[in-house]
Amino acid sequence: MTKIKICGLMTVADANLVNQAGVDYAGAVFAEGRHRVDEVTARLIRQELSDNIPLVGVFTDSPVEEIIALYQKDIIQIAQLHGPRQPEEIQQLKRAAVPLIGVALGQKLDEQLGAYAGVDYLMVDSGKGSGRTLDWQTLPKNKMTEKLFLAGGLTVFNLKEAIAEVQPFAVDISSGSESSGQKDLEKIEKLVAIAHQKGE
Ligand SMILES: O=C(O)c1ccccc1NCC(=O)[C@H](O)[C@H](O)COP(=O)(O)O
Repeated sequence: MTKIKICGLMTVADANLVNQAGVDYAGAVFAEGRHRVDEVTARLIRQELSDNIPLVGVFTDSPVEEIIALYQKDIIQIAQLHGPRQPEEIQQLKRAAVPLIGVALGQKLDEQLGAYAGVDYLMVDSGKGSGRTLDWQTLPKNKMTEKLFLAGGLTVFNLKEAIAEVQPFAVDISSGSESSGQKDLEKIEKLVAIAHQKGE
């Protein structure tokens, strides 16, 4: 079974959909872009989410203090660092006991993953909720799949093949869980069924 994160929740209704579908992680984006939520909305999403679904806060360049504050208020349970960070910043987050996903984007994945020593999970992605498919055939050989989130253009059509090829710990999907820019329950249920299929 592969765990599944649905990212880019923007409303309480979205939280309801992922509860119904039985996802393993939900994501709220605090970075620039069409999925961006503010703290008030993120708190409402957290309140609606099932207790067993951690809310992952997605950050590009937010100050570390903001990330720690959201974690200490229990609005997010994990921070996804979707852009390069100084080693000192990672250490500061670790000292505050914030569980971390370090993201490597696009090219030279090996080099980028190397900068995330000590984080809890790694993610490889093609962009920032871009829907572009990552060429998972070119992933680094030493990709530490036991703590790897695979992202980038995953859909109901390619998820099974991607999981078989990469065997990640988890998959992360945003665009592929939407229709006309809105979260789509039918798609999310199909994605969860594919990811949770036993023996794959
Ligand atoms: O989704 C965004 O709008 C976003 C903005 C800025 C930084 C990161 C962002 N998303 C990160 C994610 O975790 C997405 O789920 C991931 O990039 C995969 O997206 P997709 O290719 O659309 O499935």
